Amino acid sequence: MEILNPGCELDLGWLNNVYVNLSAVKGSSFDLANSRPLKDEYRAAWLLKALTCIDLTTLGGDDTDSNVSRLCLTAFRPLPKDVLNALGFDYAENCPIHTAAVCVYPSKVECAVNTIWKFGQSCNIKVASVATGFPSGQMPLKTRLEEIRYAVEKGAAEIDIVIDRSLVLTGQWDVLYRELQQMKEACGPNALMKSILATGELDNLSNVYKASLVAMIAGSDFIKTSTGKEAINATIPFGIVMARAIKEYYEKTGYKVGLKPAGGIRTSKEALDWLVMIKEILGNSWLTPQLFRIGASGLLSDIKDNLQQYVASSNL
Ligand SMILES: O=C[C@H](O)COP(=O)(O)O
Repeated sequence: MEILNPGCELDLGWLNNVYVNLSAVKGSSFDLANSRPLKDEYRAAWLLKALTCIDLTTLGGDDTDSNVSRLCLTAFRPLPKDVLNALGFDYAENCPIHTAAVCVYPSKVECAVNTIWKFGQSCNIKVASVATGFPSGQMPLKTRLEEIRYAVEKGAAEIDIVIDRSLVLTGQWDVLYRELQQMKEACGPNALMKSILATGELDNLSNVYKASLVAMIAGSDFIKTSTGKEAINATIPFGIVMARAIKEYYEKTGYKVGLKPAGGIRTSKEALDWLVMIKEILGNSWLTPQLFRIGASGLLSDIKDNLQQYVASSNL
């Protein structure tokens, strides 16, 4: 996987100029929520796009090797053969309709890597691992870095780190920057770093924007909304703020950083709202698994149901 963003020097002056217009963010969210529904055939195409951007996730205290293996199989074969064929795809080993990644705890990386390896060389489903004291991030830095190295050593291609929210809440941007730089270094040259901001715990949208900038300046390849364990997880207003920060970072540095909403996304309608938001703020070039992911444990079954209904009702 190509590393997208090398990062740059932290300029605190950049952060001091951040201003988030709350009513503009609310207005954009309202417009998105009330936009005209897509025609059925476009909707099906967009749902397939959403499916290929999913990081299919299991992060339970009761995860076992067998449910992780089943998750990998679902990631590889997310739709029944008849539905795939009706939509114009072969049920072949190199079928492009699979999720972008599976996302697991570090102790389950090895199992996921071994399972996906059995699907053949052409299978490019990534194994992502959470790390750094997920979900709270409240562990000594040394052990948080060690967790990253462990997951990379076991074969994870992507590391979903969590930031220490207290550094945002107390305005310690330089400390956050240095921690994230060390995490990026621990990811090494081949694993992507996806930084979870836990936006629902950052108090306000200016902090979300500033944390997004610091995470990107420190070299994050993706910024991710939530762990799925906060009281408030992925919401469109958070997404709008993060997407605008990504756009500003791109305009200033030329580096494209991905966005990963995660936590509580369960329905096809929610997934489509995210895709439309990304298209409007960042443009079509962001609508690929290289730059957009949806972290979700329960979304895939709703997309599958919707596509099955579409195939049945269109007599395909
Ligand atoms: O990173 C992914 C999230 O933990 C998934 O959250 P979810 O179980 O609410 O879909």
